[in-house]
Amino acid sequence: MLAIKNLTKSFKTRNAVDNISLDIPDGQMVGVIGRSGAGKSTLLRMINRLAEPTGGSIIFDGRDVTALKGRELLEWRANCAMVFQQFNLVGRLNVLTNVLTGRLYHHGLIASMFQVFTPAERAFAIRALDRLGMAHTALQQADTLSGGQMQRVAIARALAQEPKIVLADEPIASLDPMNAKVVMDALRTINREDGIAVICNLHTLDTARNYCDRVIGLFEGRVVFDGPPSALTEQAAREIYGAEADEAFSESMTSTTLKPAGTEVPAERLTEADLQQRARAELLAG
Ligand SMILES: Nc1ncnc2c1ncn2[C@@H]1O[C@H](COP(=O)(O)OP(=O)(O)OP(=O)(O)O)[C@@H](O)[C@H]1O
Repeated sequence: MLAIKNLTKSFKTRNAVDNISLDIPDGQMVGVIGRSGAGKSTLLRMINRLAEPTGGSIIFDGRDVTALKGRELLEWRANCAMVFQQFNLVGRLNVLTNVLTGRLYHHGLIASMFQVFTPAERAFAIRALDRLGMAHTALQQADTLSGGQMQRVAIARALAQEPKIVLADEPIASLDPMNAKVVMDALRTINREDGIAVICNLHTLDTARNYCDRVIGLFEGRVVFDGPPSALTEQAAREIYGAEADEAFSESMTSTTLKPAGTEVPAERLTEADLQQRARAELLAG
């Protein structure tokens, strides 16, 4: 169980996340919705510790993850796998190696650096790919895949981490409707079959309604809705989306193209290479 208490993240004078408290039980599929800039990514990134909270705490199974350092922090990041909008695969590596990078924490530093993985680990990674219908691409270079295929590989990599939670930050925002459905179906399957909690940032309403047990609506960093999809009335949706409500109602499952101009987020997005380098540096630093 993940317990978020009074979590806040300030950037200069603005609170991107403003005093949020949430309990997420094991195995729940949660959709976080809200207009552009509502604080969805910042919330997820704090859970994974890619962003440091300004205040509050994040407790998982009784441990305050905001206080973790070194190896314990790596263990936490292995426990809560991230899936990103832009997939964050290493394009020049083959699909299997990309999935095996998900074993970094379990595998050990030196072996990972030299990409020496055991047959059992390779079999584990192939099984993860197979669940996503991607085993046939194992030896293909990652940058030759389509966007939808890349996201399925990214989910396989997340599975290779053997996570307790999957955090998906707008995982379908760059995909066409067909691939978006495949990816959301995959997340739902993992959630159902493995009992892994999935917290999924979604720009649009209908995907959250269709796929999630629980919908959390953010507006200007605060929770303005928290309930089952059935309770998400038009009035509640208008409160979440404000002036963008009509767009949110009419958008298809994948569209994120209707963001107002000038709302691009200057967040310090990290690539997988950045994450690995950071993980290794932290390991070496003890
Ligand atoms: N590194 C940063 N520096 C300054 N401001 C930031 C940073 N990251 C986020 N913000 C601001 O915090 C607010 C919340 O951003 P966040 O990316 O969490 O929103 P979001 O709901 O995920 O939006 P989107 O749907 O566009 O991704 C925005 O006003 C954004 O400009």
